[in-house]
Amino acid sequence: MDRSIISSVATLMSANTPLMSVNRQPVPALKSAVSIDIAGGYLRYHDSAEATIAGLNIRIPAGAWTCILGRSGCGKSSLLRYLANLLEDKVDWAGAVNTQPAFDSKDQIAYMAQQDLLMPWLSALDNVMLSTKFGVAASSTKKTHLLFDKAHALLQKVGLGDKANYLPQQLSGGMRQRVALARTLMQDKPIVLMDEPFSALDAVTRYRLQNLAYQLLQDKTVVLITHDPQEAIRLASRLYIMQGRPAYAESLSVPASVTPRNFDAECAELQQTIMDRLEQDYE
Ligand SMILES: Nc1ncnc2c1ncn2[C@@H]1O[C@H](COP(=O)(O)OP(=O)(O)OP(=O)(O)O)[C@@H](O)[C@H]1O
Repeated sequence: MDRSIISSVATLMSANTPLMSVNRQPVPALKSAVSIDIAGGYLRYHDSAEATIAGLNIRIPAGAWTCILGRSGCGKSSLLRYLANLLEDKVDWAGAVNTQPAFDSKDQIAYMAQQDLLMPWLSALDNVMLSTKFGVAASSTKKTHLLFDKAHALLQKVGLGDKANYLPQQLSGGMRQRVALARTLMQDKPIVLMDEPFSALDAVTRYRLQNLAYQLLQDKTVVLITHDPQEAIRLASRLYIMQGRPAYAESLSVPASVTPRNFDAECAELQQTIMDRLEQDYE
């Protein structure tokens, strides 16, 4: 993958760019879904003597959900942030990252960080619309209205239609996470990288938003990091556990049933296997 691939939102966040001053033309989305193959991945932070990741082989199929589990601190977020091109000046990386089809746009990845990264001075609605502010010409009033409607509809779908004008500080942690999810869904990118997107939600909201995200991200290539084996089993077409020090990835077979899965005996068995693997990694 071209190392210049970048998360537009995360980059804009760090750049702190004023909302209305940028008038870039949108980068055309890729026509087909993208697969990502990582072979022999190695990652070491510049300020660390030890590698965080080594010998990592992961195949991320196009247009499907790949879920990654692993003990806290094993390097899951580091991998995702590296793929989102957010660690370029902080780590040494070795290993091949190939996408199919190959692409070199900076603007094909949506990244939802572990922290919600909402702009504190923008309303929930403006946060959801944030990425679009950089792609729509100021004169395109009709398109702006369509995007506004879409953002509103997404806020409604995540259960926050009545909170569109609230600032992040007026929302609970779970509500902020839902705004961040709506913002990710708003972006319509072929690759979606999500780091524990449902972690702050109660069980029912989590279940509903998993279904919503699944439905709205049909045909996208999704990588989901989670600490919840059940969530991974529900959603994964491919499932990996990162383990060891430095971490590598082990692929586990998932049931043949249709995702999002209803939990059955096979899922329960896989959950036990995952728990055993995770527990072993703490020893
Ligand atoms: N900027 C940094 N500089 C040096 N080391 C870092 C940096 N960021 C993270 N690390 C280290 O890299 C390792 C992996 O961290 P990472 O956040 O990727 O883990 P994780 O698997 O996502 O954990 P969690 O599940 O708790 O979110 C940890 O040991 C962490 O201390």
